[in-house]
Amino acid sequence: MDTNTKELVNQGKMLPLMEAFYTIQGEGYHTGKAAYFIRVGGCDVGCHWCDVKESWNAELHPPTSVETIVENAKKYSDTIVITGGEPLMWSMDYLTNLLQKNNMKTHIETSGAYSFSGKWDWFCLSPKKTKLPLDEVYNEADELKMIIHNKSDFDFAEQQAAKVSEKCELFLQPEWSKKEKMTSEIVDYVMKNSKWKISLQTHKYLNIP
Ligand SMILES: C[S@@+](CC[C@H](N)C(=O)[O-])C[C@H]1O[C@@H](n2cnc3c(N)ncnc32)[C@H](O)[C@@H]1O
Ligand SMILES: Nc1nc2[nH]cc(C(=O)O)c2c(=O)[nH]1
Ligand code: SF4
Ligand SMILES: [Mg+2]
Repeated sequence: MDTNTKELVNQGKMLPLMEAFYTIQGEGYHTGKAAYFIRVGGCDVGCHWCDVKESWNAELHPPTSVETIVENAKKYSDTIVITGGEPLMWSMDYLTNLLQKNNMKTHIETSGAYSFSGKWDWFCLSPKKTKLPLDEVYNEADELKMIIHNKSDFDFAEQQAAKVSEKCELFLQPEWSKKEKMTSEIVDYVMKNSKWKISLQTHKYLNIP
C-alpha cells in the first residue's frame, strides 16, 4: 500500500472492503428488515467459531474510497449495516457522516473491542471473551447480542448485560455449529429469564447472504 493510500485509510476516507450486498437483516432486533451490508476487512479478536474468517486479514481486501461505497449503497436501501471483520478497527466517522448526509440510517455490528467512532442510528454490541469491549462502548449499545456456544456463555452474557444501559435490548443467539443443542438451552433460559430474547441467524435458514 502506498503512503497516500495508507493516510486515507488512517483518516477513514478509504476502507478495506471485503464485500457489500443487499439482503435481509438476519439477526437481532432488526431481523426481517431489508438492508444493505458493507463488510469491512480486518479482525484480530479470534473467535474460533467465527463464520467469516476470510475477513480477518485486512490486506486481502482492497482499500476502497468511502465515496464509492456510499454511492453504491444509496442505490439499494436507506438502511445500511456496517459489519466485518471488526469495523471499529477503522475510523467510522467519515463513512457514517456521508451515509447520514445521504439520508441513510447507519447500523453497526461490532465486538466493541476497539475505540468508538462513527455516528450510529443503531449500535449492536456482540462482546467476545477473547477481547472484551472497551468501557467507553457499553453505553452506546442499543442492542446486546451474546453468542451462546456452550453453557458457560450464559454467565458471560449476564456479566455483559450488567454493563449496558437500561434501554438496551438483550439477545441470546446460538452459535451456528452448536445450534441444535444451544437453541433448546436458550429457549429454556429465556423462559426463566425474560429480559432476554432469542435471536436466530435467519438468513442461514433462508439460504440468503
Ligand atoms: C461476523 S461478526 C462481524 C462484526 C463483529 N466483528 C462482531 O463480532 O460483532 C457479525 C455477527 O455475527 C456473529 N457471529 C459470528 N460467527 C457466528 C456463529 N458461528 N454463530 C452465530 N453468530 C455468529 C457475531 O457475534 C456478530 O454478532
Ligand atoms: N443476512 C445477514 N444478516 C446479518 N446480520 C449480521 C450479519 C453479519 O455478518 O454481521 C449478517 C449477515 O452476514 N447476513
Ligand atoms: S469479532 Fe466478529 S469478525 Fe472478529 S472473529 Fe469474532 S465474530 Fe469474527
Ligand atoms: Mg454474518
